[in-house]
Amino acid sequence: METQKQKVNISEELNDPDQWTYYNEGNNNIILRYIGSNNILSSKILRIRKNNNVQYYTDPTLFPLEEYNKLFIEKVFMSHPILSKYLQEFEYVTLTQEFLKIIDSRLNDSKECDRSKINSLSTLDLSCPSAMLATNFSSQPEPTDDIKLQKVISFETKPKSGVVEYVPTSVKSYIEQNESELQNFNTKQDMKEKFICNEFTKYHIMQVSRKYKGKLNNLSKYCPRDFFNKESLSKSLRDLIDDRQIYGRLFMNGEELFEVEDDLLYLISDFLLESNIINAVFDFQKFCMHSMEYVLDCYNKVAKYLLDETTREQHFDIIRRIFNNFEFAKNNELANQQCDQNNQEQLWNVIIGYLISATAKDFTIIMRIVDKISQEDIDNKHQSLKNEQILTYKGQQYKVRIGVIDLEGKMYTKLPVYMKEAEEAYLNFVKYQNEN
Ligand SMILES: O=P(O)(O)O[C@@H]1[C@@H](OP(=O)(O)O)[C@H](OP(=O)(O)O)[C@H](O)[C@H](OP(=O)(O)O)[C@H]1OP(=O)(O)O
Ligand SMILES: Nc1ncnc2c1ncn2[C@@H]1O[C@H](COP(=O)(O)OP(=O)(O)OP(=O)(O)O)[C@@H](O)[C@H]1O
Repeated sequence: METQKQKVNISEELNDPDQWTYYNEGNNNIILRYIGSNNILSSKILRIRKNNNVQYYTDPTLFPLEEYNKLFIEKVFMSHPILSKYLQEFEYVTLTQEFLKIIDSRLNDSKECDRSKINSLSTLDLSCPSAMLATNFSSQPEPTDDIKLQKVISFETKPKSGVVEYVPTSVKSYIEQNESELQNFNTKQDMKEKFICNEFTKYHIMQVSRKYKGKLNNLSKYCPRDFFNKESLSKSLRDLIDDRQIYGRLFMNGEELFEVEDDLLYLISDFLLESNIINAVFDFQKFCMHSMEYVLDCYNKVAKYLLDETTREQHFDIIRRIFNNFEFAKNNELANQQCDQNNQEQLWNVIIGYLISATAKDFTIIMRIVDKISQEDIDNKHQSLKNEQILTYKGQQYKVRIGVIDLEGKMYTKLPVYMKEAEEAYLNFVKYQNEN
């Protein structure tokens, strides 16, 4: 049991800016790594919200965000026997204004942190004192790692959607209505047929769309369907790393690796397969197989009720009920039903089911591997972190931490945005094929 004194100390260390260093960031959060000596905080990172999305967080039709994420994690993802083992362990902590302000000013100082690889350089949301304290999966050595003897390897991948995604009807109509302008596209028979029959991955469509917009130089060789197939997993890892995009990155003792021997890829594939994490992610990606258009129609039926305070609360209660009674098999069936368009509960079952899939299509799997582990590590494995295990490859034992990060449930208000983005991307694909 933690004593009151320990808690006070943690709160002090937690809010001590000198104990934290900038590590990385995504569009929505800044990640700090702990560099102090407190045992409870070592092997932790802090994930703090950025200020670029304040408008989104204050939308009154949103279900309360922290409750929503808690429901997603505790009721949905924890209901899966495999995924529950690998969910990033975290707790929400409260940070002081002073701490946030100091970190914020450091983020603006290029000498203190290099943020050159990041698209949106926004800084912290000072109005949000709540942050996530979570397990560290980076390859930066921790106090118990001896980097003169050991290698700390970290592999991070966002495998994206491995399931069928549908060409929007509006894009199919565009092709039919513009036959003569799309002559070049129409002559590429095999490609056109594959496209119309939904055989391309959304990932490939997005890549081509980015290239069409001039935001990408080289199309990726990676295909998410290879990742979700054990026969082609190691090939997909090679493609991910060769691509040098953000979807697959490998680090050793804090440095990114670009030249990777096959054996290291086999070791990573082996651990991914042994842990069963890929199948678990896939179970959630295919949770709802309705097209986005169908789900958007369902959402449009309920969206108007969210504008009014009283009916909104009734709908929030339906959402709560669905999450609180969540059972994987039962909800999987409900999420794929053709629902009665007047039945609010059925509509929400489909919408929430789709959002579960959408969340899993944006998961990041992250794996931290330490080689040449000591007998002490092996003997202490029962005391290790939740996500940590000892795995064997070619007779050698490794300490392996596997986690799934980016667990925030996608919100229903994004459905119209998703639809617009998909229409734009699929249309760009057609235009690109026509012009090249
Ligand atoms: O739509 P996609 O497939 O491009 O995915 C977006 C991601 O793009 P990428 O993985 O780089 O292709 C995008 O990733 P990046 O910020 O580009 O790394 C986000 O994860 C985004 O999620 P959210 O809207 O911020 O919750 C992701 O958006 P949604 O999952 O909300 O659609
Ligand atoms: N627990 C962790 N351990 C190690 N590295 C982490 C951890 N959490 C996040 N990171 C690093 O920080 C990066 C950004 O984190 P995260 O994906 O949580 O941010 P985000 O803003 O939510 O991203 P997005 O742009 O997808 O919304 C990750 O790609 C990863 O490299």
